[in-house]
Amino acid sequence: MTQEKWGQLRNKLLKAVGRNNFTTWIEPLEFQELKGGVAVFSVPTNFMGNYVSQNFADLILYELNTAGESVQRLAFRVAANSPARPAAATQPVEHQPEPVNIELAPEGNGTNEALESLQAAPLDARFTFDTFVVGKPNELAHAAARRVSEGGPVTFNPLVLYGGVGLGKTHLMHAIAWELKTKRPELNVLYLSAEQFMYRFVQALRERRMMDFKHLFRSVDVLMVDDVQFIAGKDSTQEEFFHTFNALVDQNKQIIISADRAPGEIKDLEERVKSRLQCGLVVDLHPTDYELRLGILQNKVQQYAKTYPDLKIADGVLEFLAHRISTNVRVLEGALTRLFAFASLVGREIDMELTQDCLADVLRASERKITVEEIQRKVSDYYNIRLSDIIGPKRLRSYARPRQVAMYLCKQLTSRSLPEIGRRFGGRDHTTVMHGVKRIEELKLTDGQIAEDVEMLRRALEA
Ligand SMILES: Nc1ncnc2c1ncn2[C@@H]1O[C@H](COP(=O)(O)OP(=O)(O)OP(=O)(O)O)[C@@H](O)[C@H]1O
Repeated sequence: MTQEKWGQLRNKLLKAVGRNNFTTWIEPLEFQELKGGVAVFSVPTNFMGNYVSQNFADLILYELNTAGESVQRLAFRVAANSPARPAAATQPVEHQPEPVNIELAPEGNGTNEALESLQAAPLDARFTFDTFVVGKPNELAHAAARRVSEGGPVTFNPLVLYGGVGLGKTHLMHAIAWELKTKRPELNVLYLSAEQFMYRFVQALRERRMMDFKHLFRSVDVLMVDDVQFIAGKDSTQEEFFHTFNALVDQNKQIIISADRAPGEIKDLEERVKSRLQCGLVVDLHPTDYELRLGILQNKVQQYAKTYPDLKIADGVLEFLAHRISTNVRVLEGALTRLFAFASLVGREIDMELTQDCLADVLRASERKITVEEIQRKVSDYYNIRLSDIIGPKRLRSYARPRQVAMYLCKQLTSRSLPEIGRRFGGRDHTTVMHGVKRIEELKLTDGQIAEDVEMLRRALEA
Protein backbone atom coordinates (compact mmCIF):
# COMPACT_ATOMS: atom_id res chain seq x y z
CA MET A 1 0.00 0.00 0.00
CA THR A 2 1.24 3.45 -0.85
CA GLN A 3 1.33 6.46 1.44
CA GLU A 4 -1.03 8.11 -0.98
CA LYS A 5 -3.58 5.37 -0.57
CA TRP A 6 -3.31 5.60 3.19
CA GLY A 7 -3.91 9.34 2.81
CA GLN A 8 -7.17 8.62 0.98
CA LEU A 9 -8.22 6.08 3.55
CA ARG A 10 -7.61 8.59 6.29
CA ASN A 11 -10.26 10.83 4.75
CA LYS A 12 -12.73 7.99 5.02
CA LEU A 13 -11.74 7.36 8.59
CA LEU A 14 -12.23 11.03 9.37
CA LYS A 15 -15.83 10.72 8.23
CA ALA A 16 -16.36 7.56 10.18
CA VAL A 17 -14.91 8.58 13.52
CA GLY A 18 -15.55 12.33 13.57
CA ARG A 19 -13.06 15.13 13.73
CA ASN A 20 -12.18 14.92 17.40
CA ASN A 21 -11.38 11.24 17.39
CA PHE A 22 -9.59 11.62 14.13
CA THR A 23 -7.25 14.39 15.28
CA THR A 24 -6.45 12.66 18.49
CA TRP A 25 -6.11 9.05 17.38
CA ILE A 26 -5.93 8.53 13.64
CA GLU A 27 -4.00 11.51 12.40
CA PRO A 28 -0.85 10.72 14.40
CA LEU A 29 -0.63 7.21 12.91
CA GLU A 30 2.11 6.92 10.33
CA PHE A 31 1.84 4.12 7.88
CA GLN A 32 5.12 2.16 7.69
CA GLU A 33 4.65 -0.99 5.68
CA LEU A 34 2.32 -3.79 4.71
CA LYS A 35 3.94 -7.19 4.89
CA GLY A 36 2.47 -10.68 5.14
CA GLY A 37 -1.01 -9.34 5.81
CA VAL A 38 0.17 -7.12 8.67
CA ALA A 39 -0.14 -3.37 8.29
CA VAL A 40 2.43 -1.63 10.48
CA PHE A 41 1.96 1.88 11.80
CA SER A 42 4.24 3.95 13.91
CA VAL A 43 2.68 5.74 16.83
CA PRO A 44 4.08 8.35 19.20
CA THR A 45 3.29 6.36 22.35
CA ASN A 46 2.37 2.88 23.47
CA PHE A 47 -0.79 4.17 25.01
CA MET A 48 -1.93 5.50 21.69
CA GLY A 49 -1.17 2.21 19.95
CA ASN A 50 -3.22 0.31 22.51
CA TYR A 51 -6.11 2.69 22.34
CA VAL A 52 -6.30 2.65 18.57
CA SER A 53 -5.99 -1.08 18.46
CA GLN A 54 -8.85 -1.51 20.95
CA ASN A 55 -11.17 1.06 19.51
CA PHE A 56 -10.51 1.58 15.86
CA ALA A 57 -8.74 -1.53 14.60
CA ASP A 58 -11.92 -3.13 13.18
CA LEU A 59 -12.76 -0.01 11.30
CA ILE A 60 -9.24 0.49 9.94
CA LEU A 61 -9.08 -3.15 8.89
CA TYR A 62 -12.42 -2.84 7.21
CA GLU A 63 -11.41 0.28 5.27
CA LEU A 64 -8.09 -1.25 4.23
CA ASN A 65 -9.77 -4.39 2.98
CA THR A 66 -12.55 -2.60 1.14
CA ALA A 67 -9.88 -0.51 -0.57
CA GLY A 68 -8.48 -3.75 -1.98
CA GLU A 69 -5.60 -4.34 0.45
CA SER A 70 -5.39 -7.75 1.99
CA VAL A 71 -4.75 -7.06 5.66
CA GLN A 72 -5.44 -9.45 8.50
CA ARG A 73 -3.85 -7.59 11.33
CA LEU A 74 -2.59 -4.20 12.42
CA ALA A 75 0.61 -3.61 14.36
CA PHE A 76 1.62 -0.43 16.12
CA ARG A 77 5.22 0.42 16.86
CA VAL A 78 6.43 3.28 18.91
CA ALA A 79 8.68 5.29 16.65
CA ALA A 80 12.21 5.24 18.13
CA ASN A 81 12.88 8.95 18.04
CA SER A 82 9.40 10.23 17.66
CA PRO A 83 8.75 13.08 20.03
CA ALA A 84 5.29 12.45 21.42
CA ARG A 85 3.15 14.77 19.41
CA PRO A 86 0.84 16.98 21.37
CA ALA A 87 -2.77 16.53 20.27
CA ALA A 88 -3.29 18.79 17.32
CA ALA A 89 -6.46 20.14 18.83
CA THR A 90 -4.47 21.81 21.59
CA GLN A 91 -2.33 23.73 19.12
CA PRO A 92 -3.34 27.25 18.37
CA VAL A 93 -4.54 26.72 14.85
CA GLU A 94 -3.65 30.14 13.54
CA HIS A 95 0.01 29.37 14.22
CA GLN A 96 0.07 26.02 12.61
CA PRO A 97 -1.45 26.16 9.18
CA GLU A 98 -1.90 22.84 7.43
CA PRO A 99 0.65 22.23 4.72
CA VAL A 100 -1.17 23.82 1.83
CA ASN A 101 -1.00 21.85 -1.34
CA ILE A 102 -2.01 24.47 -3.80
CA GLU A 103 -0.24 27.29 -5.48
CA LEU A 104 -2.25 30.42 -5.65
CA ALA A 105 -2.63 31.64 -9.21
CA PRO A 106 -0.20 34.27 -10.37
CA GLU A 107 -2.05 37.51 -10.67
CA GLY A 108 -4.25 37.75 -13.72
CA ASN A 109 -3.65 34.35 -15.27
CA GLY A 110 -4.00 30.68 -14.62
CA THR A 111 -6.96 31.33 -12.39
CA ASN A 112 -8.94 28.37 -13.60
CA GLU A 113 -6.20 25.83 -13.02
CA ALA A 114 -5.65 27.23 -9.60
CA LEU A 115 -9.33 27.05 -8.87
CA GLU A 116 -9.37 23.45 -9.92
CA SER A 117 -6.60 22.67 -7.52
CA LEU A 118 -8.29 24.78 -4.90
CA GLN A 119 -10.75 21.90 -4.59
CA ALA A 120 -8.34 21.01 -1.85
CA ALA A 121 -11.34 19.69 0.03
CA PRO A 122 -12.11 16.80 -2.30
CA LEU A 123 -15.75 15.97 -2.75
CA ASP A 124 -16.73 12.68 -1.24
CA ALA A 125 -18.06 10.40 -3.97
CA ARG A 126 -20.58 8.89 -1.55
CA PHE A 127 -22.21 12.21 -0.70
CA THR A 128 -24.71 12.61 -3.50
CA PHE A 129 -28.44 13.26 -3.59
CA ASP A 130 -28.96 9.63 -4.51
CA THR A 131 -27.54 8.44 -1.23
CA PHE A 132 -29.22 11.12 0.89
CA VAL A 133 -32.27 9.75 2.65
CA VAL A 134 -35.04 12.30 3.02
CA GLY A 135 -37.35 12.33 6.02
CA LYS A 136 -39.37 14.85 7.97
CA PRO A 137 -36.39 16.27 9.88
CA ASN A 138 -34.42 17.20 6.76
CA GLU A 139 -36.98 17.64 4.02
CA LEU A 140 -36.80 21.41 3.90
CA ALA A 141 -33.00 21.49 3.86
CA HIS A 142 -33.04 18.85 1.16
CA ALA A 143 -35.57 20.77 -0.96
CA ALA A 144 -33.53 23.98 -0.67
CA ALA A 145 -30.33 22.14 -1.54
CA ARG A 146 -32.02 20.58 -4.58
CA ARG A 147 -33.22 23.96 -5.76
CA VAL A 148 -29.77 25.53 -5.50
CA SER A 149 -28.19 22.54 -7.20
CA GLU A 150 -30.22 23.22 -10.34
CA GLY A 151 -27.96 26.22 -10.91
CA GLY A 152 -30.87 28.41 -12.09
CA PRO A 153 -31.22 32.11 -11.32
CA VAL A 154 -30.12 32.91 -7.79
CA THR A 155 -33.26 33.26 -5.72
CA PHE A 156 -31.99 33.06 -2.19
CA ASN A 157 -28.54 34.11 -1.25
CA PRO A 158 -26.92 32.77 0.78
CA LEU A 159 -28.41 29.38 1.48
CA VAL A 160 -27.50 28.54 5.06
CA LEU A 161 -27.84 24.95 6.23
CA TYR A 162 -27.45 24.47 9.92
CA GLY A 163 -27.87 21.66 12.40
CA GLY A 164 -26.14 19.54 15.01
CA VAL A 165 -23.17 17.27 14.50
CA GLY A 166 -23.45 14.55 11.88
CA LEU A 167 -26.91 15.40 10.59
CA GLY A 168 -25.94 15.66 6.92
CA LYS A 169 -24.81 19.25 6.27
CA THR A 170 -21.59 18.25 4.55
CA HIS A 171 -23.38 15.49 2.69
CA LEU A 172 -25.89 17.97 1.27
CA MET A 173 -23.20 20.46 0.34
CA HIS A 174 -21.19 17.86 -1.54
CA ALA A 175 -24.38 16.69 -3.22
CA ILE A 176 -25.02 20.24 -4.46
CA ALA A 177 -21.46 20.49 -5.74
CA TRP A 178 -21.67 17.15 -7.56
CA GLU A 179 -24.97 18.08 -9.14
CA LEU A 180 -23.71 21.47 -10.29
CA LYS A 181 -20.60 19.88 -11.75
CA THR A 182 -22.78 17.66 -13.91
CA LYS A 183 -25.53 20.09 -14.80
CA ARG A 184 -23.52 23.27 -15.14
CA PRO A 185 -19.92 22.20 -15.80
CA GLU A 186 -19.06 25.69 -16.99
CA LEU A 187 -19.53 27.10 -13.48
CA ASN A 188 -16.62 27.47 -11.11
CA VAL A 189 -17.89 25.76 -8.00
CA LEU A 190 -15.66 26.05 -5.00
CA TYR A 191 -16.30 23.96 -1.92
CA LEU A 192 -14.11 24.27 1.14
CA SER A 193 -14.33 24.28 4.91
CA ALA A 194 -14.14 27.54 6.81
CA GLU A 195 -10.93 26.18 8.30
CA GLN A 196 -9.40 25.87 4.84
CA PHE A 197 -10.60 29.34 3.98
CA MET A 198 -8.65 30.56 6.96
CA TYR A 199 -5.52 28.61 6.04
CA ARG A 200 -5.58 30.00 2.51
CA PHE A 201 -6.04 33.45 3.89
CA VAL A 202 -3.19 33.14 6.40
CA GLN A 203 -0.95 31.69 3.72
CA ALA A 204 -1.77 34.50 1.32
CA LEU A 205 -0.98 37.04 4.02
CA ARG A 206 2.30 35.34 4.85
CA GLU A 207 3.35 35.15 1.24
CA ARG A 208 2.08 38.63 0.49
CA ARG A 209 -0.28 37.35 -2.16
CA MET A 210 -3.50 38.90 -1.00
CA MET A 211 -4.33 40.21 -4.45
CA ASP A 212 -4.21 36.67 -5.79
CA PHE A 213 -6.33 35.45 -2.92
CA LYS A 214 -9.00 38.08 -3.49
CA HIS A 215 -8.96 37.52 -7.20
CA LEU A 216 -9.38 33.80 -6.79
CA PHE A 217 -12.20 33.86 -4.33
CA ARG A 218 -14.05 36.58 -6.12
CA SER A 219 -14.03 34.85 -9.45
CA VAL A 220 -15.96 31.77 -8.42
CA ASP A 221 -19.57 31.31 -9.49
CA VAL A 222 -20.65 29.27 -6.51
CA LEU A 223 -18.88 29.45 -3.17
CA MET A 224 -19.60 26.80 -0.56
CA VAL A 225 -18.14 27.20 2.91
CA ASP A 226 -18.66 24.36 5.37
CA ASP A 227 -18.69 24.78 9.16
CA VAL A 228 -18.59 28.55 9.12
CA GLN A 229 -18.68 28.68 12.94
CA PHE A 230 -14.98 27.90 12.77
CA ILE A 231 -14.10 31.50 11.89
CA ALA A 232 -15.95 32.92 14.92
CA GLY A 233 -13.53 34.85 17.07
CA LYS A 234 -10.87 34.95 14.32
CA ASP A 235 -11.14 38.59 13.51
CA SER A 236 -9.09 39.08 10.39
CA THR A 237 -10.43 35.91 8.78
CA GLN A 238 -13.98 37.05 9.49
CA GLU A 239 -13.27 40.38 7.96
CA GLU A 240 -11.90 38.82 4.79
CA PHE A 241 -14.81 36.42 4.67
CA PHE A 242 -17.20 39.34 4.97
CA HIS A 243 -15.61 41.15 2.03
CA THR A 244 -15.51 38.02 -0.10
CA PHE A 245 -19.14 37.39 0.74
CA ASN A 246 -20.22 40.90 -0.22
CA ALA A 247 -18.24 40.90 -3.44
CA LEU A 248 -19.86 37.65 -4.56
CA VAL A 249 -23.39 38.63 -3.54
CA ASP A 250 -22.93 41.90 -5.45
CA GLN A 251 -22.12 39.88 -8.54
CA ASN A 252 -25.18 37.72 -7.92
CA LYS A 253 -23.06 34.61 -7.35
CA GLN A 254 -24.53 31.84 -5.24
CA ILE A 255 -23.16 31.29 -1.75
CA ILE A 256 -23.92 28.22 0.35
CA ILE A 257 -22.90 28.05 3.96
CA SER A 258 -23.19 25.45 6.66
CA ALA A 259 -22.95 25.91 10.40
CA ASP A 260 -23.52 23.88 13.51
CA ARG A 261 -26.14 26.31 14.80
CA ALA A 262 -28.31 29.19 13.61
CA PRO A 263 -26.18 32.18 12.51
CA GLY A 264 -27.66 34.36 15.25
CA GLU A 265 -26.46 31.89 17.87
CA ILE A 266 -22.84 31.58 16.81
CA LYS A 267 -20.82 33.09 19.61
CA ASP A 268 -18.09 35.54 18.61
CA LEU A 269 -19.32 35.82 15.06
CA GLU A 270 -19.38 39.49 14.12
CA GLU A 271 -22.82 41.06 13.95
CA ARG A 272 -22.36 42.15 10.37
CA VAL A 273 -21.45 38.61 9.31
CA LYS A 274 -24.44 37.24 11.21
CA SER A 275 -26.81 39.64 9.56
CA ARG A 276 -25.43 38.86 6.10
CA LEU A 277 -25.97 35.17 6.70
CA GLN A 278 -29.50 35.79 7.89
CA CYS A 279 -30.36 37.67 4.70
CA GLY A 280 -30.82 34.53 2.65
CA LEU A 281 -32.63 31.31 3.29
CA VAL A 282 -31.71 29.75 6.61
CA VAL A 283 -32.88 26.16 7.02
CA ASP A 284 -32.11 23.70 9.73
CA LEU A 285 -31.56 19.97 9.78
CA HIS A 286 -33.52 18.71 12.76
CA PRO A 287 -32.34 15.81 14.87
CA THR A 288 -33.22 12.55 13.16
CA ASP A 289 -36.36 10.62 14.02
CA TYR A 290 -36.74 6.86 14.16
CA GLU A 291 -38.07 6.51 10.59
CA LEU A 292 -35.23 8.53 9.10
CA ARG A 293 -32.62 6.55 11.02
CA LEU A 294 -34.13 3.30 9.86
CA GLY A 295 -34.22 4.56 6.27
CA ILE A 296 -30.56 5.54 6.43
CA LEU A 297 -29.61 2.14 7.83
CA GLN A 298 -31.58 0.29 5.15
CA ASN A 299 -29.96 2.40 2.49
CA LYS A 300 -26.49 1.68 3.85
CA VAL A 301 -27.18 -2.02 4.04
CA GLN A 302 -28.11 -2.02 0.37
CA GLN A 303 -24.77 -0.41 -0.40
CA TYR A 304 -22.89 -2.91 1.75
CA ALA A 305 -24.72 -5.78 0.11
CA LYS A 306 -22.74 -5.06 -3.06
CA THR A 307 -19.45 -5.59 -1.23
CA TYR A 308 -20.66 -8.38 1.04
CA PRO A 309 -23.27 -10.35 -0.86
CA ASP A 310 -22.98 -13.21 1.62
CA LEU A 311 -23.54 -11.26 4.82
CA LYS A 312 -26.98 -11.64 6.33
CA ILE A 313 -28.72 -9.38 8.80
CA ALA A 314 -31.30 -10.90 11.11
CA ASP A 315 -34.75 -9.33 11.37
CA GLY A 316 -35.02 -6.65 13.97
CA VAL A 317 -31.35 -5.63 14.08
CA LEU A 318 -31.77 -2.45 12.06
CA GLU A 319 -34.90 -1.49 13.99
CA PHE A 320 -33.00 -2.06 17.22
CA LEU A 321 -30.12 0.16 16.09
CA ALA A 322 -32.45 2.90 14.82
CA HIS A 323 -34.21 2.84 18.14
CA ARG A 324 -31.15 2.75 20.35
CA ILE A 325 -28.67 5.03 18.57
CA SER A 326 -30.31 8.36 18.27
CA THR A 327 -27.31 10.64 18.73
CA ASN A 328 -26.30 11.31 15.14
CA VAL A 329 -26.05 9.69 11.76
CA ARG A 330 -22.28 9.42 11.87
CA VAL A 331 -22.44 7.28 14.99
CA LEU A 332 -25.20 5.21 13.45
CA GLU A 333 -23.19 4.62 10.28
CA GLY A 334 -20.04 3.92 12.27
CA ALA A 335 -21.93 1.27 14.23
CA LEU A 336 -23.12 -0.41 11.07
CA THR A 337 -19.66 -0.28 9.52
CA ARG A 338 -18.23 -1.87 12.60
CA LEU A 339 -20.87 -4.57 12.57
CA PHE A 340 -20.16 -5.44 8.96
CA ALA A 341 -16.42 -5.45 9.49
CA PHE A 342 -16.77 -7.66 12.53
CA ALA A 343 -19.27 -10.06 10.98
CA SER A 344 -17.18 -10.47 7.85
CA LEU A 345 -14.04 -11.11 9.88
CA VAL A 346 -15.67 -13.77 12.01
CA GLY A 347 -17.90 -15.04 9.19
CA ARG A 348 -21.15 -14.84 11.14
CA GLU A 349 -24.63 -13.56 10.53
CA ILE A 350 -25.39 -10.14 12.02
CA ASP A 351 -27.91 -11.09 14.67
CA MET A 352 -28.89 -9.48 17.95
CA GLU A 353 -26.23 -11.29 19.91
CA LEU A 354 -23.40 -10.23 17.64
CA THR A 355 -24.80 -6.69 17.60
CA GLN A 356 -24.92 -6.45 21.39
CA ASP A 357 -21.40 -7.86 21.71
CA CYS A 358 -19.80 -5.83 19.01
CA LEU A 359 -21.48 -2.52 19.86
CA ALA A 360 -21.64 -2.74 23.65
CA ASP A 361 -19.71 0.52 24.09
CA VAL A 362 -21.70 2.46 21.49
CA LEU A 363 -24.98 1.22 22.90
CA ARG A 364 -23.98 2.13 26.43
CA ALA A 365 -22.85 5.59 25.37
CA SER A 366 -26.04 6.34 23.52
CA GLU A 367 -28.37 5.12 26.21
CA ARG A 368 -30.85 7.88 26.63
CA LYS A 369 -31.21 9.00 30.20
CA ILE A 370 -34.80 9.69 31.12
CA THR A 371 -35.12 12.12 34.00
CA VAL A 372 -37.61 12.28 36.84
CA GLU A 373 -38.59 15.78 35.71
CA GLU A 374 -39.31 14.55 32.21
CA ILE A 375 -41.55 11.83 33.58
CA GLN A 376 -43.40 14.23 35.85
CA ARG A 377 -43.95 16.63 32.97
CA LYS A 378 -45.15 13.98 30.53
CA VAL A 379 -47.49 12.44 33.08
CA SER A 380 -49.04 15.77 34.05
CA ASP A 381 -49.55 16.64 30.37
CA TYR A 382 -51.10 13.26 29.76
CA TYR A 383 -53.61 13.54 32.59
CA ASN A 384 -54.12 17.20 31.98
CA ILE A 385 -53.17 18.34 35.46
CA ARG A 386 -50.54 20.80 36.62
CA LEU A 387 -46.97 19.74 37.31
CA SER A 388 -47.30 21.22 40.79
CA ASP A 389 -50.24 18.89 41.46
CA ILE A 390 -48.09 15.84 40.73
CA ILE A 391 -45.44 17.01 43.16
CA GLY A 392 -47.68 18.75 45.69
CA PRO A 393 -49.58 17.39 48.70
CA LYS A 394 -53.12 17.07 47.29
CA ARG A 395 -54.62 13.64 48.00
CA LEU A 396 -57.54 13.69 45.60
CA ARG A 397 -57.69 10.55 43.47
CA SER A 398 -57.43 12.66 40.30
CA TYR A 399 -53.96 13.76 41.45
CA ALA A 400 -52.91 10.76 43.50
CA ARG A 401 -53.28 8.22 40.70
CA PRO A 402 -51.23 10.13 38.13
CA ARG A 403 -48.65 10.72 40.86
CA GLN A 404 -48.41 6.98 41.45
CA VAL A 405 -48.11 6.36 37.72
CA ALA A 406 -45.27 8.88 37.60
CA MET A 407 -43.54 7.22 40.56
CA TYR A 408 -43.91 3.83 38.93
CA LEU A 409 -42.38 5.10 35.69
CA CYS A 410 -39.51 6.72 37.62
CA LYS A 411 -38.78 3.38 39.24
CA GLN A 412 -38.93 1.56 35.90
CA LEU A 413 -37.16 4.01 33.62
CA THR A 414 -34.55 5.73 35.78
CA SER A 415 -31.86 4.42 38.06
CA ARG A 416 -33.05 6.59 40.97
CA SER A 417 -33.58 4.91 44.32
CA LEU A 418 -36.94 5.04 46.13
CA PRO A 419 -35.77 7.70 48.64
CA GLU A 420 -34.44 9.84 45.78
CA ILE A 421 -37.71 9.55 43.92
CA GLY A 422 -39.57 10.44 47.10
CA ARG A 423 -37.48 13.58 47.54
CA ARG A 424 -38.36 14.72 44.02
CA PHE A 425 -42.04 14.21 44.68
CA GLY A 426 -42.25 16.99 47.23
CA GLY A 427 -40.10 15.28 49.88
CA ARG A 428 -42.23 12.14 50.30
CA ASP A 429 -41.04 9.15 52.23
CA HIS A 430 -39.65 6.14 50.36
CA THR A 431 -42.44 3.93 51.74
CA THR A 432 -44.99 6.16 50.00
CA VAL A 433 -43.13 5.67 46.72
CA MET A 434 -42.96 1.94 47.31
CA HIS A 435 -46.69 1.83 47.97
CA GLY A 436 -47.39 3.84 44.79
CA VAL A 437 -45.23 1.58 42.65
CA LYS A 438 -46.92 -1.54 44.07
CA ARG A 439 -50.37 -0.10 43.54
CA ILE A 440 -49.70 0.55 39.86
CA GLU A 441 -48.20 -2.90 39.42
CA GLU A 442 -51.45 -4.38 40.76
CA LEU A 443 -53.71 -2.07 38.78
CA LYS A 444 -51.89 -2.86 35.56
CA LEU A 445 -53.19 -6.40 35.89
CA THR A 446 -56.77 -5.51 36.70
CA ASP A 447 -57.45 -2.14 35.12
CA GLY A 448 -57.04 -2.03 31.36
CA GLN A 449 -57.12 1.76 31.28
CA ILE A 450 -54.20 2.10 33.68
CA ALA A 451 -52.25 -0.54 31.78
CA GLU A 452 -52.78 1.39 28.58
CA ASP A 453 -51.90 4.73 30.16
CA VAL A 454 -48.64 3.35 31.51
CA GLU A 455 -47.74 1.78 28.19
CA MET A 456 -48.49 4.94 26.21
CA LEU A 457 -46.44 7.04 28.59
CA ARG A 458 -43.56 4.60 28.56
CA ARG A 459 -43.46 4.69 24.78
CA ALA A 460 -43.64 8.46 24.66
CA LEU A 461 -40.77 8.71 27.13
CA GLU A 462 -38.58 6.21 25.34
CA ALA A 463 -39.20 7.64 21.88
N1 LIG B 1 -30.19 11.91 5.46
C1 LIG B 1 -29.06 11.20 5.30
N2 LIG B 1 -29.00 10.20 4.42
C2 LIG B 1 -27.87 9.46 4.27
N3 LIG B 1 -26.73 9.67 4.95
C3 LIG B 1 -26.74 10.67 5.85
C4 LIG B 1 -27.88 11.49 6.07
N4 LIG B 1 -27.59 12.39 7.03
C5 LIG B 1 -26.31 12.16 7.37
N5 LIG B 1 -25.79 11.13 6.66
C6 LIG B 1 -24.44 10.57 6.77
O1 LIG B 1 -23.96 10.81 8.08
C7 LIG B 1 -22.58 11.14 8.07
C8 LIG B 1 -22.38 12.50 8.70
O2 LIG B 1 -22.95 13.47 7.85
P1 LIG B 1 -22.23 14.87 7.54
O3 LIG B 1 -20.74 14.72 7.52
O4 LIG B 1 -22.87 15.46 6.33
O5 LIG B 1 -22.66 15.65 8.85
P2 LIG B 1 -22.47 17.18 9.22
O6 LIG B 1 -23.83 17.67 9.54
O7 LIG B 1 -21.70 17.89 8.19
O8 LIG B 1 -21.65 17.02 10.56
P3 LIG B 1 -20.49 17.95 11.21
O9 LIG B 1 -21.21 19.01 11.92
O10 LIG B 1 -19.81 17.00 12.13
O11 LIG B 1 -19.63 18.44 10.10
C9 LIG B 1 -22.15 11.09 6.62
O12 LIG B 1 -21.55 9.85 6.35
C10 LIG B 1 -23.46 11.23 5.85
O13 LIG B 1 -23.41 10.57 4.60
